[in-house]
Amino acid sequence: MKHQAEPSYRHDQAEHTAVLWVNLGTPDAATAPALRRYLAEFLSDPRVVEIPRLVWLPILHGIILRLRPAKSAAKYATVWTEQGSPLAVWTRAQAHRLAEAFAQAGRGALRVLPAMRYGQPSVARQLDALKAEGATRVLILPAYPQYSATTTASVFDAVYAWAGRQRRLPELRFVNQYHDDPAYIEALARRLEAHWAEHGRPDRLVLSFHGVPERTLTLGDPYHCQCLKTARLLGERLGLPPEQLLTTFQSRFGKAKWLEPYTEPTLVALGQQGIGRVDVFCPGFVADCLETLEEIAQEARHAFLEAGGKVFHHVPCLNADPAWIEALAGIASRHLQGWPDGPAPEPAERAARCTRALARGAKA
Ligand SMILES: C=CC1=C(C)c2cc3[nH]c(cc4nc(cc5[nH]c(cc1n2)c(C)c5CCC(=O)O)C(CCC(=O)O)=C4C)c(C)c3C=C
Ligand SMILES: [Fe+2]
Ligand SMILES: [Fe+2]
Repeated sequence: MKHQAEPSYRHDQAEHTAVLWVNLGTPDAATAPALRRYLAEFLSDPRVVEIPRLVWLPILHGIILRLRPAKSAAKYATVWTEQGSPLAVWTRAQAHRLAEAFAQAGRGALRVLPAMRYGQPSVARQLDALKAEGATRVLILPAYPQYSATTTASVFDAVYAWAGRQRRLPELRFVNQYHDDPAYIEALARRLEAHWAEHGRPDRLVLSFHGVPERTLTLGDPYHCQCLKTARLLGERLGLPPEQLLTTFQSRFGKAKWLEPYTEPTLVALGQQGIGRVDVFCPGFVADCLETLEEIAQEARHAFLEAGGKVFHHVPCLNADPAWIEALAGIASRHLQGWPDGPAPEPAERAARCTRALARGAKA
């Protein structure tokens, strides 16, 4: 294997530690060409679609990448913001807030960068940037509380692929999952309680997680179990009777059987049963995105109301909620144990960071 030359490496640079906050990624515009690029990268990942390449690639290029980009672009257009895709906006904000939380805890030397598994800024680009700055220790922190080979392992693959091209590697650590972290569960519970303080409690709470093909469960993927445990812990923390809480799986793709029960048919059944108000919350998505803002807040709402349901609430994801950022800082800190943060930033850089934080705070 050919390793790249490393002219940017500075032997005199002081060592420092960084956290890479990695989310799925999102198209860079709500247009069919941008969706085609994004879906081509995403759906070519053998972690995501486990069909033999010889069978899958002709279907992907011959059918899916011809039909889906325009349809998906129209959906993205309904949730797009001035700053871009909601997933990108929240992922960047979370990285900034996490850095601020560390700085407030006297750990201003810890760098935090956002990265995307598909699209930009890519894992490789951000690891290059960290290395050029002198990062010698990097914690890989996926934005997925529940481990799945389709998501978490794919992030790790991208890191290994980058590592395979390096001569001088940083030390690397990986966060595998945090589906039962007490501070994560607490942040979820407070998110719901804040919503209920304003709107009262619903007749049913539906916790909707992204689905995966059902066969991944029998093949040993712990995702299903971890989703159920998150839901159980959250229900217990909220003191909800089990019959008021439903756990479902959304975003099915293709014809195969995915994890059940499916979110939308469950909501239709609740509507038909005459259940008045349903709140849908997505604990597995730590940032609002197409799947929550369009599939849940628009499509699922419509299906529930059409079926006879009266009131539908989509409770926003954790996003940049302070309790969640605090939880994330705790999760990262536990995995950073034994690693020195590195030298404190230069006064000029510290001032610049402060100004940037203030500018963001003023806007928020
Ligand atoms: C094709 C199979 C897919 C698997 C398996 C899958 C697993 C999976 N995905 C997420 C999180 C997100 N997925 C998002 C969008 C999305 N997911 C798929 C397909 C699979 N996901 C597609 C094709 C898309 C793109 C949108 C579309 O065309 O329908 C998103 C939102 C991205 C955004 O830009 O807002 C997230 C987040 C998890 C957690 C997961 C397995 C556990
Ligand atoms: Fe997905
Ligand atoms: Fe979807």
